[in-house]
Parts: sequence; structure tokens; C-alpha cells
Amino acid sequence: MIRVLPIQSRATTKESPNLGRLIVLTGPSGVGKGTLMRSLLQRHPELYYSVSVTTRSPRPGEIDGKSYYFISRTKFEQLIPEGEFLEWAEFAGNYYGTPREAVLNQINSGKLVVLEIELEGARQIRASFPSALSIFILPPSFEELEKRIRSRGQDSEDAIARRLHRAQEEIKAADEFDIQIVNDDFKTALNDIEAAVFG
Ligand SMILES: Nc1ncnc2c1ncn2[C@@H]1O[C@H](COP(=O)(O)OP(=O)(O)OP(=O)(O)O)[C@@H](O)[C@H]1O
Ligand SMILES: Nc1nc2c(ncn2[C@@H]2O[C@H](COP(=O)(O)O)[C@@H](O)[C@H]2O)c(=O)[nH]1
Repeated sequence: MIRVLPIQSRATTKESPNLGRLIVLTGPSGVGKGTLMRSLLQRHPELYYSVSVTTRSPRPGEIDGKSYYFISRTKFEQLIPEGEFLEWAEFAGNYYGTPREAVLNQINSGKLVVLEIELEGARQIRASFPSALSIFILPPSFEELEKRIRSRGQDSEDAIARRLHRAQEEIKAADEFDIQIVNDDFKTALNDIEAAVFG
């Protein structure tokens, strides 16, 4: 049986200096969130990266339990009412969610916990954890975003179209978040994220 912990509020976090903090990295698909995240984790292995649950099929090279926990739609839909997700959303035809218990345990043990998630989930986290640091990653241009999604070579034409369509809406929401960083020069963007998290 998995124990469901209460969601931490801003007040709880402020009153308990030993508690960790959530950091949310969001932005359109293909902007480079995952690549930036991996580099950030190499520089700072003390960060805890939350492995998400998804109903998407694994891409070549993706490992269950490391890239994602890959589960069926039926299983995901069972887990939602059981309160297993801190946030969840449907994105480009698949479900994605953040495992609640693992993340709350890490925060409670004082860790900085990093989530790399899409817009709707990031909004849910902002509502539940007002003290979370939220960072929106922007592409230098829409054309460059499309180039990056295509150069990754891992999505069907249909998936690319859905992701680009969604990206137009997501980019409009950038101002909702604490910090906006343009991922043009990779190292500059990485340094900017590092400064936002540790500065
Ligand atoms: N600053 C950059 N300049 C050029 N290419 C980049 C830059 N940052 C990332 N990329 C490349 O863009 C592609 C997409 O990056 P990545 O998969 O990290 O995006 P993402 O935002 O995590 O996408 P998704 O949300 O769909 O998982 C990759 O091929 C990556 O190497
Ligand atoms: N709301 C959530 N979004 C998530 C989560 N894990 C990943 N994502 C986002 O989904 C899209 C698509 O990812 P891909 O791996 O299929 O390219 C991307 O924006 C991810 O950041 C999650 O747990 N919750």
C-alpha cells in the first residue's frame, strides 16, 4: 500500500527551514529542457530529479525507471483517483505525471527536487506549492524550436505537429513563471539556470 502524504503548502515550507524545495523546469517540447536538466544534474548530483510516469511508448535508448516509468493508460487512470500523482496532464495524446510520495519524501528530507514538466502540470505545481521556483525555457525562435524537435528524430510527423501546435500556446504562458530563460547558447542557458537555482 502506498501512503499518500499531504501536499506541502508555502507556509509549511517557510516555517520549516530544513525542508527542501521544488524547482520546476517547463517550456515547449524540444526547447532543450531535458538536455539542460541532464547537464545541471551532472554539475549538481545533489539535486533530486523526479522520474515521471508516462503512457508514451519508450523511445530508442530510454530505460524504464530512469527515463520514465512506462505504464499503460488503464493503469495511469487507476492511479489518478488513488492520489498517486503530485500533478498530471495529458500531452500530445499521452498521460504524464509526477509520483507524489517519492517527491514529498525528498522535499521533507531537505533536498532540492527538480521537475521537468509541461505547462499544465507546472501550473498545478505553482498552485499547490507557491514557494516552488518555476523556470520557463524559451526557444530563440519558433523556427529553431521546430528544427530541434525534428533533429531529435524521435517523433512521428503527427506527434511533431501536435507538439508544435501546443508550443504556440505554451510560449504565451511564459510570463506566469518566476524566471524566463532563452535557450539559445546552451552554456549560457545552463549557467542562467544554475544561477537561478543556487544564486
Ligand atoms: N541550445 C541549444 N542549441 C541547439 N540545440 C539544442 C540546444 N539545447 C538543446 N538542443 C537540442 O534540441 C533537441 C531537443 O532537446 P530536448 O530533448 O532536451 O528538449 P525537451 O525540451 O526536453 O523536449 P521534450 O519536452 O519533448 O522532452 C535535442 O536534440 C538537443 O540536443
Ligand atoms: N505534466 C507533466 N509533464 C511531464 C512530465 N514528465 C514529462 N513531462 C513533459 O511532457 C512533455 C513531453 O515529453 P516527451 O518525453 O514525450 O518529449 C515534455 O514537455 C515534458 O517536459 C510529468 O510528470 N508531468
